[in-house]
Amino acid sequence: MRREQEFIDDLYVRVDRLRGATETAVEDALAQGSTPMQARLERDITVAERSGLLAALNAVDGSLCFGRIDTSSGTAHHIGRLGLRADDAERTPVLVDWRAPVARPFYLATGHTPMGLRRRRHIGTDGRRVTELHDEILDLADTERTGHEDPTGDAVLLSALNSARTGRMSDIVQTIQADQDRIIRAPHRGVLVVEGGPGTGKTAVALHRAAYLLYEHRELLARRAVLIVGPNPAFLGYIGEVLPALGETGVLLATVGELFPGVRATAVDGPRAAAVKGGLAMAEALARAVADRQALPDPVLTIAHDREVLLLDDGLVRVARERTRAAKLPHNAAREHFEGYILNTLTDMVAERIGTDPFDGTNLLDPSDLTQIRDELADNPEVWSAIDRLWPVLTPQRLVADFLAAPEDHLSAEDADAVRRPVTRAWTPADVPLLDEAAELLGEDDRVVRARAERERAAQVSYAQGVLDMSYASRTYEFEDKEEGDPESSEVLSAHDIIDAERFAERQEEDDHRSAAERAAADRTWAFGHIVVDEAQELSPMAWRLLMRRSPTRAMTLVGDPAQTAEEGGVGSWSDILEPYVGDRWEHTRLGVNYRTPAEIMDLAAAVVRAQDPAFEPPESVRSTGERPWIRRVASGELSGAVGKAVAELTPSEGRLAVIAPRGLHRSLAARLPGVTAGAEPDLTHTVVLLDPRQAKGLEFDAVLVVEPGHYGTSDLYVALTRATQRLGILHTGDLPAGLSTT
Ligand SMILES: Nc1ncnc2c1ncn2[C@@H]1O[C@H](COP(=O)(O)OP(=O)(O)OP(=O)(O)O)[C@@H](O)[C@H]1O
Repeated sequence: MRREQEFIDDLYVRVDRLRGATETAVEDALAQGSTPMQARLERDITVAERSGLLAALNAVDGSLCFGRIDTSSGTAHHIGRLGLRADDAERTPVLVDWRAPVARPFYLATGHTPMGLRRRRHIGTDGRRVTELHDEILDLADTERTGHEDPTGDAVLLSALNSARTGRMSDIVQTIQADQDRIIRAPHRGVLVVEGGPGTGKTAVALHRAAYLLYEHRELLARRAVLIVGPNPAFLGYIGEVLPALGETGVLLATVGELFPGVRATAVDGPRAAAVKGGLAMAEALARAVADRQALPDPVLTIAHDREVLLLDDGLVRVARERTRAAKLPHNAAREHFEGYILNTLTDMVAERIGTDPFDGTNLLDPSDLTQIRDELADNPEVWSAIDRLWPVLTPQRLVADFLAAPEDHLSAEDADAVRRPVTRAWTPADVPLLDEAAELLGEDDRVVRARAERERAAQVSYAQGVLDMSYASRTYEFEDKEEGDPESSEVLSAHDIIDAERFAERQEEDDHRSAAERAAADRTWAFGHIVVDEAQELSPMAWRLLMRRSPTRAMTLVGDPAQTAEEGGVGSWSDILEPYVGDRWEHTRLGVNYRTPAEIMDLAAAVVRAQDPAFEPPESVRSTGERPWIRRVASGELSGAVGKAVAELTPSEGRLAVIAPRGLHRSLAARLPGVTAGAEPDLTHTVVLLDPRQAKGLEFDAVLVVEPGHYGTSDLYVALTRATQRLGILHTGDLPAGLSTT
């Protein structure tokens, strides 16, 4: 113990020194103030890199080193949350990053396959103080004993599983199990599906896999960023501290509803509307809605031009439309072609009228006359309003809002009734994949993009010019008595000539120091380096289309549990989802041990699913507590009071309690539970949290009280029953659902 403490003290001396040097480097760089452009760029890069290192050092402070392996050949390695090297010429490793290959036996070695290890040591710390050691002897021929032997080898794991919950998920880097480690370190390319029942560590594994990939493919993933998709904001808040605690910040956490920049989905759909919006048929329906906006005159459009009237009939427009469509461009991108065809058609009409020789019918106009006619037509606002009616430039928001306001043209009457809504209503998460689909169908009119880029550039140039003028002005007073042509005066000007305004503007573009994750969040067409999807069973086919667009290389990790599918539009089977994108080229792997729910609670939850599916096999719980969950029936007028009493009974002295109840009861229950947190995004760090079963997805608590289980569907109930790490109580007024009643 003393020697480990000395080692750890030494580590912190190094870390503190490193931190001090890094802080000084950042301060020095920032103190450079307004330096020449190149130096400023370098300064900003230094600041960004060093700040990242500083954040990582601060994040791991207090839990830097957690393990040690001793090999049969006599070497030893300490394992930690990040790697540290000595200052010597060889840069000797002092602490090995848990993700490095050298650290792997720490997670995989067994007495059966010791992987060259003699001993594995878990080091428990409280801040910088070593509090406990747990040794596993892996080489049975080794007779040396330390007095810290852990005969079963699972004391550290069990203590982690039994510890009080905080409302925030913590990392499992000290106790990653062998089957989890294999998934975490699986190759980055391709689609990996990780399936497993409640509490099998799917979320934990997914997050550690992201950290591993960022370590292993740092260069690629720092540039392209990693996206982690979760089912709702509360869940993202729950898992949000795991990666920073592992020193990784270059990750974007988002729900699908947050993946259309500029749109906030604040409304909610009913289950039926969400299911219809999530169905693949929506892609075709939206494509038809776009085609419908490429209109034909009914029967003619009149355009007043040059004291004449031009008639655009449906035959002429149909030809222009077919030719435009033949280019197979998205709607807005194709508009330029359509404009060209219409202008040509109108030019021909005018030319024929004014240029035809009345005697022999030949056209007397030369090409320059035709150009002039075309230019005059292009100056006529009536021509443009006709084009706008026939091929309007559309935004995704406009298209989807119009579509949902009158869906009957493209959906069955039943589906249309389910999704119809006023144009002005706020967006829902299920609308976001529709907006994304619409953006793909519409594309962008390149000219608009080019013009916008040009405008931005012009603005930057004029800003830069302004800056230069100001700095010039601020200097000229020293030289104001200099004559033009004076050598000193030209020296001043030459200083400004080094960078002209345009180059200054370019520098500013390069100067975009947002992290890749920040830039990705603002860019709908960003291609992520890797995408991790948690609760992947919940995503609709339309949501998959959106995500696949963000992952052209198909480097993805999908974790989920079909038995916990709540959304009507959710997954049927993994192959159904993946087949259109990767055929059968995807890997499937399972996690079968439940680390969260004790056996007593799991037995009860499994009985609920078995009542529907007798062949159902739940994951095996790694521990049992000896405490059976309880079920109590109360009279309906006494439910709130009974909940109050049960909360008092179940609230842990340390840790968290969730009351999971149907939404309709929340108001009355919240009134009876002082200090409870509830609502759309409840603060999970509160001691008592009131949730509906959908909100409970993916979360965990020391104790859970399930209210009115008969009101939930099977999968929602299964989720609710499997959230507790220690104790479960159930209160009901009516009949119990099948499965619960028989236990
Ligand atoms: N190797 C491990 N060491 C310590 N704790 C672990 C380990 N694996 C999983 N856990 C813990 O088990 C609990 C359940 O893990 P997690 O939430 O990742 O499971 P899940 O499979 O995503 O569950 P669900 O499907 O119910 O959301 C968490 O508290 C997690 O920290």
